[in-house]
Amino acid sequence: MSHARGDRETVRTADLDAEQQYVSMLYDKLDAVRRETAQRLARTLRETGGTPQARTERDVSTTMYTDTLTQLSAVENGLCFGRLDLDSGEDFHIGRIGLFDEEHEYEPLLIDWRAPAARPFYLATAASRDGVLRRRHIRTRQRTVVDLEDEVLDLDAAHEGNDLGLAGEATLLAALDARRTGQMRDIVATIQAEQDRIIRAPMNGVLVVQGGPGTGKTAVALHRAAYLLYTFREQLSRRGVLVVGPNTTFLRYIGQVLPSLGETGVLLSTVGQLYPGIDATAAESPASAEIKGRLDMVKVLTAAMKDRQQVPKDHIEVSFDREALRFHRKDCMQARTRARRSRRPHNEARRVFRTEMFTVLTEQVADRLGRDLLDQRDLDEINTELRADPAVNKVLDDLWPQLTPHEVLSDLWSSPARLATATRKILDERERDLLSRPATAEWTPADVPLLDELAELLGEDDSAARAEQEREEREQLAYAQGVLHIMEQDEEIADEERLRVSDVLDAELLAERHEHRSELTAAERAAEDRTWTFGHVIVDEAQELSAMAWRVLMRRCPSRSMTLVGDIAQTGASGGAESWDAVLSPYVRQRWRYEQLTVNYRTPSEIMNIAAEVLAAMDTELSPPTSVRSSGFPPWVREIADPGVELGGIVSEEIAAVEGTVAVLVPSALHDEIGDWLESEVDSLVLGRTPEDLESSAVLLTVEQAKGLEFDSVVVVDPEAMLADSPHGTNDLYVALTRSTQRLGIVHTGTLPEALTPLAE
Ligand SMILES: Nc1ncnc2c1ncn2[C@@H]1O[C@H](COP(=O)(O)OP(=O)(O)OP(=O)(O)O)[C@@H](O)[C@H]1O
Repeated sequence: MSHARGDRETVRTADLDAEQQYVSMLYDKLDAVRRETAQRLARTLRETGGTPQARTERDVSTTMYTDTLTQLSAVENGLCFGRLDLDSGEDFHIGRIGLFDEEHEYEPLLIDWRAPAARPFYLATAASRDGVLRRRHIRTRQRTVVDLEDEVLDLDAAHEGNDLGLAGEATLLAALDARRTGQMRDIVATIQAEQDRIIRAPMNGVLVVQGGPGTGKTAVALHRAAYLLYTFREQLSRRGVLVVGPNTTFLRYIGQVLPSLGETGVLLSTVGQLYPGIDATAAESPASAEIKGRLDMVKVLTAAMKDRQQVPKDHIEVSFDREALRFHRKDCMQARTRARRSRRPHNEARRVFRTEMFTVLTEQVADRLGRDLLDQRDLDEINTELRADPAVNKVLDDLWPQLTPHEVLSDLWSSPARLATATRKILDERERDLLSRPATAEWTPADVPLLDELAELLGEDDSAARAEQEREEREQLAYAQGVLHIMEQDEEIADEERLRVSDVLDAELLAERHEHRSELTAAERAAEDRTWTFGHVIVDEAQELSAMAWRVLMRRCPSRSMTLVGDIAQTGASGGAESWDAVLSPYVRQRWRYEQLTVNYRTPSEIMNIAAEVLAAMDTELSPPTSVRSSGFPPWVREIADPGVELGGIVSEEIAAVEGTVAVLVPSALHDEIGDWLESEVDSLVLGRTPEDLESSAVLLTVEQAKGLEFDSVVVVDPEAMLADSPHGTNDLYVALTRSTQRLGIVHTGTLPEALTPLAE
């Protein structure tokens, strides 16, 4: 070992020791804050009685302390991950939360990564130092500092710098090389400059983030949610932040990122979950989903609603007061016209229709009794009697019924006659057949925007939902009282030792309580309320959304404070986006901002080279992102004669060769058949049926299911069939090839798609 090297190692050990001391001090501080918060919570829970206002305040404090405790435990891993040394001689540490020294004028001990002071940690480069002399990445395992990476930002470094301008390259590569687990991790310690600019972009207006596969769009979107909540907490905690993802498997995959950053108040939802009370997951053909996503559906639904506003062919007769009472076509038409002209939603205009009808019917009865003998009081009485008459009400309900979105849509799909009327001149016979289905069928994700649209057209009677909410609030109160009761019974509660025991009790009770509590956060309340409008909406895989789905999201965000991340080249849904402009111009015209991400952090260059050939085969101007690293594993191709016999062995071999997760990606048309072959032959492989299946080390998925996910190894089966599977077959193949972080294999029987032929040579 040379002398110089020996010196460096000594410095390094000394540095490690110094950082360890500092980091240990931060953990002590974290423990102290936790203890203090737990004690405050225990005290609040012990308080009883008081005025309603005092009780409300107590409730608010309980929520606050519980949330703080949740946040404090979320930041345990990687509490501190960086340090900046400035020209001024100052230095400070950066971490997941801010910690302060109360005894020394609240001097910062740890700067929250979202605070403006932390920004140079992500942005400073040798060429643009922003007062930074040295950036240090601190890697920890549990509470131990295991490694340091220093970047001295001087001009020499500017010349040597890596091509992609990466910050903390060694730390970044270590993070990227780590095995995947089926759960996405946060990237707070290694956010790169192009990502940071997007994360901290101004909140207002629509921001579109276009980026190829693996460029960190999802990661950026989630860190942006955390950043916005930190920076605009007042504003956003009231209205909440909505994050929309393509399916529940994806939501499970990303579900831990925000909690690990200490944020729990964000509503994660698929489009199929955006209508309160419904979790639409039933399958349907891409062709019918595409039709349901067309903008023309607004016309269809309006026609379906109008079709429920009937008038008799000639007249309807009922007996009232032992005489015949007639509902004449002309009168009904007039009442209907007036009701429609009120421009109110159907269920509200119904009142106009009924008022009109009761007026004419009252006249009819009055004429029969002798108009001249009656005064206004008599007329009012007749009107009241008519309103109470069941037979009269039955006719009026038939002519202009109170309707729910569920009824209208279910009747529309299940009645060929209704469907024909509502889609006349809009859909052809074949398209109608695609939509037709039994009334008992479950809702599909594409139905949800239509239900939402109908709710707008019909106007809602939300009294049932409100009653349910009040019931829940009463339950929560009863629950809280139960907790207080238990705490009161514990006479020694004030004792330090006992407090720790009761902390355990609290933890269990509060976890349960928190479930109820969280329903009271803005995000959870929003989930129960269809008309809720969010402070900010983030859409991931935004290219997949249909025109009808965009209408729902725009209704949920009238302020148009939105971040939309996606990749036009990965559009899989028929009816998904062909261009961002086409999606957005109906809502904001040209007033949206566009950012691009260009570096691929997931897919190694060996794989990306081949994926780039597939991208080139698409009719797009997009260029492939540049891979940050290579894996050393060239993609392999195997041609087989009989997949039923050979595929099991190949997949088993790959699973044995890989440390980490393996995904077998198949065309959806072949999913069941291949699933049958593999299920019996490959023990460790699960057929991805539920979101939890992602946690298994090997999983079989369609491309649609794999969207947004990543695995250590991917085996793509029958790429030619993938191309033929949908109108966006090339996009699907591109998505499939780019899911891997290390290894890629391709198994085929017939021809290989042209873009992949270089692999077979
Ligand atoms: N700055 C970073 N530091 C560490 N890891 C990163 C960074 N940026 C991205 N990654 C990792 O790269 C992978 C890809 O990121 P992500 O899934 O967000 O990409 P994406 O653009 O949404 O991809 P796709 O469009 O293919 O779904 C993830 O494992 C993510 O954690």
